[in-house]
Amino acid sequence: MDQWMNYEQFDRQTWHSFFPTDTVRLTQDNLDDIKSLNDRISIEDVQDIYLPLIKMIQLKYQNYQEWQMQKANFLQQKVDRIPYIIGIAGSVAVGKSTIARLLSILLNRLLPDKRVEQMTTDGFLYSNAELKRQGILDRKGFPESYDMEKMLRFMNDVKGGQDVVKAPTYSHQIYDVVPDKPLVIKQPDILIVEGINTLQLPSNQQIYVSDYFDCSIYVDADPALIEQWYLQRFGMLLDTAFTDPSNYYYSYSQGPRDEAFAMAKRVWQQVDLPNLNEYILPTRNRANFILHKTNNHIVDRVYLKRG
Ligand SMILES: Nc1ncnc2c1ncn2[C@@H]1O[C@H](COP(=O)(O)OP(=O)(O)O)[C@@H](O)[C@H]1O
Ligand SMILES: CC(C)(COP(=O)(O)O)[C@@H](O)C(=O)NCCC(=O)O
Repeated sequence: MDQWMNYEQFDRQTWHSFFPTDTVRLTQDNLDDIKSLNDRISIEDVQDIYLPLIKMIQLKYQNYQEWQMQKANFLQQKVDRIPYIIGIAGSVAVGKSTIARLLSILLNRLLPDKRVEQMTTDGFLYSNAELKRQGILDRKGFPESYDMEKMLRFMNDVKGGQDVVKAPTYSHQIYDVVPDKPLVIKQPDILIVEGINTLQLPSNQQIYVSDYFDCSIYVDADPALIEQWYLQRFGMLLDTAFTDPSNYYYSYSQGPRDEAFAMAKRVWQQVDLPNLNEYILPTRNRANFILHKTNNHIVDRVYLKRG
């Protein structure tokens, strides 16, 4: 069966033509924010791909607000501010968190009076100590390595309109969850949730995380390219670890670089790639939008779910 039959496919040029560059001029501050987020992000990509995407998300958000109002009127309730949730899924190192931050900058540009927050599901991983206790440290990132119940409770609290909701956080530097530094989320209008497991179906729960999403995006690319990005990020982690003994990668940064990279390559091949093939890629067709990346993270195709 054609795996794309449920999607409309657009090449770069066509996608850009729906929302030409001069429709919204990015300010110098926006450009500075984007460059400080990641100076390798292509501004052309921002204009050709991400601005039309954010415009479509804005249209979906307007519909959502309208529906919230109609529903409250019909049920004779007051209109509560319930956050609009955008989920971003895809492989380890495909660029989810970079896109989440980029989308927040662009949403702030288009909707300056709305509060936009973002978070990652990495914080819902069990701690390394707990993974070790369960004998699954080498399964980090696989479905069983997350506290899905906690994550579902979190999503439920956000969608239940709770004023303040706390999310656990994760640090790539210490390679572990950070116990005492929760992210405090206070009544956002829009919450962007990124993570490899955002579109997964938990085996032992009736409710899915994606039940709480109002819009979802899957970031797709050839695994051979993602491996390169994974290794590039590993190189950057090594560089920052060099002077910091508390960093997980410190010992690797002190030894021969080729051995450190050989280790990272093994981890990609034995952990992250199988996870992509078995558990992440099969969730791709649940997304409203699929962004297909090619060399240098450039998006060459956008898929939009029909309906
Ligand atoms: N659009 C982009 N242009 C250039 N580099 C990027 C882009 N998006 C991500 N990267 C780089 O790719 C690597 C993985 O990105 P990251 O956002 O950390 O991925 P994820 O959150 O999916 O694990 C990082 O080194 C990041 O700097
Ligand atoms: C914490 C993660 C599961 C999440 O990945 P992310 O999407 O943030 O890159 C991943 O970075 C990870 O640690 N995977 C386990 C194997 C490895 O060390 O790459």
